[in-house]
Amino acid sequence: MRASQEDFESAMNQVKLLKKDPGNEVKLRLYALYKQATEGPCNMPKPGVFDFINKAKWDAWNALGSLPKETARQNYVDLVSSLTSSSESSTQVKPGADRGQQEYENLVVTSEDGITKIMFNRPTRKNAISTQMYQEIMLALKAASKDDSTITVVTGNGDYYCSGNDLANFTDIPPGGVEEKAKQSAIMLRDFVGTFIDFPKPLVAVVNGPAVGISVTILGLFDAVYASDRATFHTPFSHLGLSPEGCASYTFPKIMGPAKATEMLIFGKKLTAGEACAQGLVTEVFPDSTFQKEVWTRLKAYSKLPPNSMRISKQVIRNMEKEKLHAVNAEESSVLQERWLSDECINATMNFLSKKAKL
Ligand SMILES: CCCC/C=C/CC(=O)SCCNC(=O)CCNC(=O)[C@H](O)C(C)(C)COP(=O)(O)OP(=O)(O)OC[C@H]1O[C@@H](n2cnc3c(N)ncnc32)[C@H](O)[C@@H]1OP(=O)(O)O
Repeated sequence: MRASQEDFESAMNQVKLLKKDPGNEVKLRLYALYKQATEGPCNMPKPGVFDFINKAKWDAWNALGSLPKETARQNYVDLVSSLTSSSESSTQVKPGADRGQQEYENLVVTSEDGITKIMFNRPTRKNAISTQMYQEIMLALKAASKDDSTITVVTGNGDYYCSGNDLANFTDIPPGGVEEKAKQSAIMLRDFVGTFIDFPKPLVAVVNGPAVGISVTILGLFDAVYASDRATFHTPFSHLGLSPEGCASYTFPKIMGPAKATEMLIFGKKLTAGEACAQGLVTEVFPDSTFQKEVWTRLKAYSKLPPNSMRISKQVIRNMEKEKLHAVNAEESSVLQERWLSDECINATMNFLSKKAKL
């Protein structure tokens, strides 16, 4: 049944009453559908590249192309309905629920069968990690390190595992200017990677699709990496005028040998899941059609193993390396602080944001 004008107006009122901020992605989608439903296809001139907010709105509306007004109206009503029902009967487990509410805008965190699952949830941006999302991932990991689960899993929602750092992060320049931005980013990067280095329980990546940049490098700090055969592994640092992070400058040569690490980290060679497995970065590859079923069956079995034993084994395996990893992390973050101010990096970022280049 098609949504009536009355349904549409009721949905607009419901949006104003939402208890939880649905996040920028959803707000943009709502904006675009509203404009399409009321005015039809986008016919406004495109805002300038530095007019970020209006450009984001314009992009969202323009992306709807010639979607008919009635379909946009229906999609708007459906989206609002999904938001109201998810805020009423959310299956999302807030990790800090018993220590004060913790809510995430860019993650879905659930805890079940002894497993805490942290799912990247910005599928329309291919799960690119925004500044806020870095903070949320750190919070979710800290909560998971203290909860009752035995294993923690990181995965992605949608067709991508994660497209790495959100390149728009560098457009939000503080009053101190670009130098201050680079300094803040280096501190955040060091804290973010440090949280993975110090994570005390078995940490497993369930790589459901392509992985890019920092989402690949930190895999070297996971205890197991299961990948769909649709996944790819890509660290295009040189293409972006960058240098490695996530301790990959240390873990990758150790895992796959210096020559293979060079191909990935310097030349930006994209690996298939099979290649990444052959090089030791991935534990096992599964056909995409049975990936979720096979992996979760296995993880549920592992989660029943004695938790203290698993935690202590991880300490024995990893603790000797911790100091080294923190030193590598500090060095990589400091080198990147310089790289972010380089012409090579600024040009590559501007090219991506103005849509001249895609990897
Ligand atoms: C502060 C700590 C910093 C730590 C540093 C980390 C370094 C890295 O992580 S380097 C890697 C950075 N990532 C990239 O360079 C990936 C950029 N994205 C792409 O090349 C492509 O989007 C893609 C190959 C991942 C996917 O291409 P596809 O054609 O399938 O989809 P799109 O239409 O491009 O994507 C949909 C939508 O999402 C936006 N988007 C995707 N990835 C990012 C990203 N990393 N940053 C910002 N935005 C991203 C993309 O622009 C699209 O937006 P529009 O719908 O508005 O066009």
